[in-house]
Amino acid sequence: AGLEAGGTDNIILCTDSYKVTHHKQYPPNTTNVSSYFESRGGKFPEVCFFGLQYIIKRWLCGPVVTKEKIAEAKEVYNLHFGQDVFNEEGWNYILEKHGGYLPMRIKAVPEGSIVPVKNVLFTVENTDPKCFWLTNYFETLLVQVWYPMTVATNSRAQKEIIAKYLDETSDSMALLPYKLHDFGFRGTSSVESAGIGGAAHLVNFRGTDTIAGIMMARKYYNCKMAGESIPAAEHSTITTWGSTGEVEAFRNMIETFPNGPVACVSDSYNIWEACEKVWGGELKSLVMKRTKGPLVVRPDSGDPPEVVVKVLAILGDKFGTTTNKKGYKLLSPCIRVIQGDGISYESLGKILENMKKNNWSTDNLTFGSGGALLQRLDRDTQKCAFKCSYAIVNGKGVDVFKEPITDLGKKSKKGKLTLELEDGKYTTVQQGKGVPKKDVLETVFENGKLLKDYSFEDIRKNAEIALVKNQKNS
Ligand SMILES: O=C1OCCC/C1=C\Nc1ccccc1
Repeated sequence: AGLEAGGTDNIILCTDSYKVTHHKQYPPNTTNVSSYFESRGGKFPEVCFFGLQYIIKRWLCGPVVTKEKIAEAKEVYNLHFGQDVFNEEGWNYILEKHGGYLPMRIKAVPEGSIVPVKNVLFTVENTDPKCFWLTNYFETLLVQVWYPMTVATNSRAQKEIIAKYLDETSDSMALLPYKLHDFGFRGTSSVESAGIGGAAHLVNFRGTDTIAGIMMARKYYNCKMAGESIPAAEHSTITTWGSTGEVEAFRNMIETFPNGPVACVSDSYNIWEACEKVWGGELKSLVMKRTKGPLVVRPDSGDPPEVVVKVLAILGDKFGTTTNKKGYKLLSPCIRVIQGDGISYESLGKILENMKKNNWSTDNLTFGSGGALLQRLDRDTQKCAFKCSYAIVNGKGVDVFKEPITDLGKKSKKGKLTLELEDGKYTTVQQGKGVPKKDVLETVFENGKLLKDYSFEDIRKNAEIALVKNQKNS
């Protein structure tokens, strides 16, 4: 259709230009190239592996090489290079010999797995000796797994922080899956990115406004409904009532949505007066009557740690509080707060700590996060790299590696790699020294077919944080 993201559905064109010339650069009689993907380190010491299944299903499965795509690629690359470097023979071979199915094998750690950095996360190799050049042709697409993996990792790290405070200040962890709501759709670089990143957040949480993420989980992870949201105002639905009409706008919200939580952004003019005189004043009796779901007051400006605690203080004064078993204050069940401005891994701990200092339970608050959750990340956040570690040249296996004297942090792994898991600890075994049956890398793709189709439920189980896993066992 040509309307696809990036203007093409032709996988021969889904690569970096220089890779089109690489089939001529390997040693003569190369028959195998084996490469791997890892996080070399970065912001977090372990990663939540997620998103490879999408890339495989979206781009690699089935007879993806066709006569038409070869012709199109030939035309494009001849124009792009101004010379004939395109491997027409190689692609025709895949079409004729393999019916357009990619003669390639991908072995990966199960989706949702939590793996310390500097471990092999997946390997790629050609399955037909004539197609040695294919392995690294797909680096470009496969390395894009950095995005869902890094979103899932960063989102999960926030879950650990919230869980810690919830455990310390609340009597129940039940609402943890709703404590970080995805506000990020508009702040992502495309609808496709929103879908990929939105799904990655849903590995750890259920609260989202990023519908593209819901749809991604439905289409690529067999999950009918991966998350929920609630009726909520935005500034326009409040400010169109006029600055003197805010109370009527608020009244409309709580009368229109009586059957469950409803969120109302309350900082259009004066959040303090909105809490004191409207929610806690003129509309107080209406709020108190809410038994099927709280009114959720939403500040959206000011310094988050201060604003949250001041809003809680006003609402606590107006609606009363109870003290839970952990000795922390809890607002009346008819009212809660959501903070969706300025939330990130770096900032949410400060807010929760300030709440705790003022004796407020984490139960009272939910977070929303947008740009920091889905966009303010890059491939370097977790130093994601794809490198060749093994090849067969002239029938002989060779361990392949780089070891730059200018940055030993970029040193790559050597030989055939396997990933072993012993007593909960991962070890990457190099140079083919691993025990094949101990390898936890699963063959997820082979010769154009998906061999493992992970369910979102299983992925969520794999990714569950320790604090919750331990509680479930207890
Ligand atoms: O502010 C926003 O920016 C952009 C995305 C959605 C959004 C708010 N949504 C919401 C959902 C549930 C409770 C409260 C608010």
